[in-house]
Amino acid sequence: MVDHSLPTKLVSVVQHNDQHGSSVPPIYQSTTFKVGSLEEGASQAYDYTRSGNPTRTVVQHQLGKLYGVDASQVLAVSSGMTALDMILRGLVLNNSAHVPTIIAGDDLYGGTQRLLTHLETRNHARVLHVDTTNYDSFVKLFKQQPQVDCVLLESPTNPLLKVADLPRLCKFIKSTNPGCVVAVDNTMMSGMLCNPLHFRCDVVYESATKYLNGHHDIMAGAIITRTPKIAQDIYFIVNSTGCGLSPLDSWLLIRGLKTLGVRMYQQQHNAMVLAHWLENSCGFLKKSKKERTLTRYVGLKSHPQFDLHKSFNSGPGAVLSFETGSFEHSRRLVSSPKLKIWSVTVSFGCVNSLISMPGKMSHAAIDPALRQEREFPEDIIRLCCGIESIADLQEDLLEAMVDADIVELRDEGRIIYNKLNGHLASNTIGQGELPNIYEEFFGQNGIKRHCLLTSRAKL
Ligand SMILES: Cc1ncc(COP(=O)(O)O)c(C=O)c1O
Ligand SMILES: N[C@@H](CCSC[C@H](N)C(=O)O)C(=O)O
Repeated sequence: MVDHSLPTKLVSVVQHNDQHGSSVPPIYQSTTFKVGSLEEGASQAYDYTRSGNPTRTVVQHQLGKLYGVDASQVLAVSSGMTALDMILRGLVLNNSAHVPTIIAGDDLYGGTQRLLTHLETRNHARVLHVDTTNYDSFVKLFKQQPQVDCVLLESPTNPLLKVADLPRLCKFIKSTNPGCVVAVDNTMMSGMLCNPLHFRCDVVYESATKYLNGHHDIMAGAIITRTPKIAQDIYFIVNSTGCGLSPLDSWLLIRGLKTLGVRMYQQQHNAMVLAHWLENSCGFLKKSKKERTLTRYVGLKSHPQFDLHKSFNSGPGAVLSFETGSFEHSRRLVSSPKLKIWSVTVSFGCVNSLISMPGKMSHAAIDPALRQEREFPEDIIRLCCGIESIADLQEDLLEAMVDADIVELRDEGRIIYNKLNGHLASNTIGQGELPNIYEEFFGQNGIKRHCLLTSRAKL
């Protein structure tokens, strides 16, 4: 049988038994379901929407396709943070015999940091942070602990875009301590570009609010587990607390998932062009003290972990960030009235392009002292590319950079002069350069492969 590629699988929604054969699954906006007979009551598929709902079941099937697993290994919940909360409560915090030890990265999404700090300060868990993108540091810390109950991984990190070697880390953890729960936050890649279950982690979750839905009109979380048993343990808490995804939001997520392939294709294309343009033509190339470029994107050859990222992901995604070198100039850029397309908004993975200053927005929940300790660049600007025309996105950003006094246009706009670091470059990316950009990531057959990006199995 032909194994269709992911975009094809997500477009078709066949796991619903509508009596009228509707093309689109119905929204079962019903709290309760009649009991056929008292004998059957207990074994009926649905009785109460907190416990299960047919529309939620359909979205769980679709999410299962994304990760190549059965729907019995999937749970759709009310947000990405809920997903993490359910995983921790269902698999890690459920042992009253001791306070569990959790190891997590040191460049975490602000909300994740907030939840872990909450657990730590109430002595519900001992939380250790380490640079998970440095394999040796991670192994050293892991081995120093008498017992590690859970490792939380994320790659690339948000917003510094550092890459954790997920296959190697999972292999090390599982071979050292098979009982340690390995959870991966896959929001930055989505199941379209990376499937951490292939590396034998126990559970993957995503903020489905982002790429999976893609339209900024729902909050949702997806939990995908290695075995049905793991899903059952988490389901117990989901059912007990009532955070399963609502029927309407499940339906919207089913719809959003249908276009994940084309959205990711276009968003990623825009991110690739923009990252090269920022680095080469806008002067955000200059090496900082730490010998890294000021434009951070895992699809750029200058990214220190470009090859590592490429080795286990099928694309670089649509989030990039860059540092101007000056907090004040970054602030002026993000506040510029010239930004007409780029919306100053948190979140990513949406059809609209978003610009933000993580230190003031998505990562403001992290104590400023902790951000400083972790050398979080306060001038960092995050760009989350949408599906708009790339030429419009470039022009909009350029006008705002001029307005913020970061760059100056010379020679009728043909030359960009970066006033902050004196870099001089030509404004546009020539059409001839585009195939090279793709080839860098996708290999010789660059564009063709980029078009097939969604078909992990075939890459
Ligand atoms: C990497 C990452 N994980 C998890 C979350 C939490 O997801 P949600 O906002 O859907 O709760 C977010 C953003 O909010 C995120 O950026
Ligand atoms: N005020 C919110 C901030 C949400 S940030 C959303 C997203 N993860 C991002 O990285 O932009 C909060 O306090 O959580």
